[in-house]
Amino acid sequence: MSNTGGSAPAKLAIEVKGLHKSFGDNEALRGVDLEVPEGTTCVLMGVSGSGKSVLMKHIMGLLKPDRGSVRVNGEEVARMDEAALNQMRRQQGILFQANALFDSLNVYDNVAFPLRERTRMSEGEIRQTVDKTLAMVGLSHATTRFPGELSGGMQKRVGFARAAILQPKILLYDDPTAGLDPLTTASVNEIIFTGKQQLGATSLVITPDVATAFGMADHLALMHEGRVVEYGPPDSFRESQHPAVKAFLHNWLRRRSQKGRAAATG
Ligand SMILES: Nc1ncnc2c1ncn2[C@@H]1O[C@H](COP(=O)(O)OP(=O)(O)OP(=O)(O)O)[C@@H](O)[C@H]1O
Repeated sequence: MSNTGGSAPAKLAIEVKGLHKSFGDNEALRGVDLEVPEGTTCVLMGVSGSGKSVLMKHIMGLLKPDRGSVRVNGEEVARMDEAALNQMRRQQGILFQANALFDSLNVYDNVAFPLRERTRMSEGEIRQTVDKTLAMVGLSHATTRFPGELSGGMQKRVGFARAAILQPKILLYDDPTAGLDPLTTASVNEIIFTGKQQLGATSLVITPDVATAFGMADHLALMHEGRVVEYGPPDSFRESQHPAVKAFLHNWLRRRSQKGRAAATG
């Protein structure tokens, strides 16, 4: 993106510089640099063990860097005290593989939970907010159902509604489509798009699903051996000459065509 037209540079929601983290003698992160401008969707890819989740945990303030810095909305995460960390986490909506819904609460109460825990809203205000959020994810009809009575895709949507109810500025997704069938995967992708369109949130998404990644990302990042080795919009990422990117895309295409052949013969 050129900045010669005099427009102000985009504000960064997430800024990671020279981030290092080891566990014993396992160097999980070896100097990660990553910038995610406000309101954009960045998809992190990379083979298993390349450091994607460890990076995300630093952005959530769950791990402390050995070296380097992680800033969220301009604030250095490692310098935050407990109160500041809580404040930051309030502004982050988190959707992981497991939906972590409360099985004993119905859809309405699951989604209302963060409002009851973290705000002083009246029950009337809570109802209005929950109704609006459930409408956003197409679940107005399911308020009295319990998680066990919902399909995988519906559970994901409830999980998203709960993550989105406090109107987070940043949405973090760690492999939200793991183990899901193609239809449910498509509904998760819609959810991520909704987060961007309706909340204007910045999203950081880890997914092994390359087709999904290309469809939703403003920027793609490839992690390789503890570093971000390529970062850019889908078109330039696709043309990357970095050997790790070429190998990653090549492997994905090969797996996809193997799957296609297996489906055709099976
Ligand atoms: N709490 C921990 N203690 C020790 N080692 C860890 C811990 N968390 C992660 N690691 C190690 O750090 C490296 C990076 O792990 P990470 O979970 O970030 O990989 P990943 O790219 O997210 O992989 P996957 O796609 O399989 O989830 C791995 O070698 C992992 O074993």
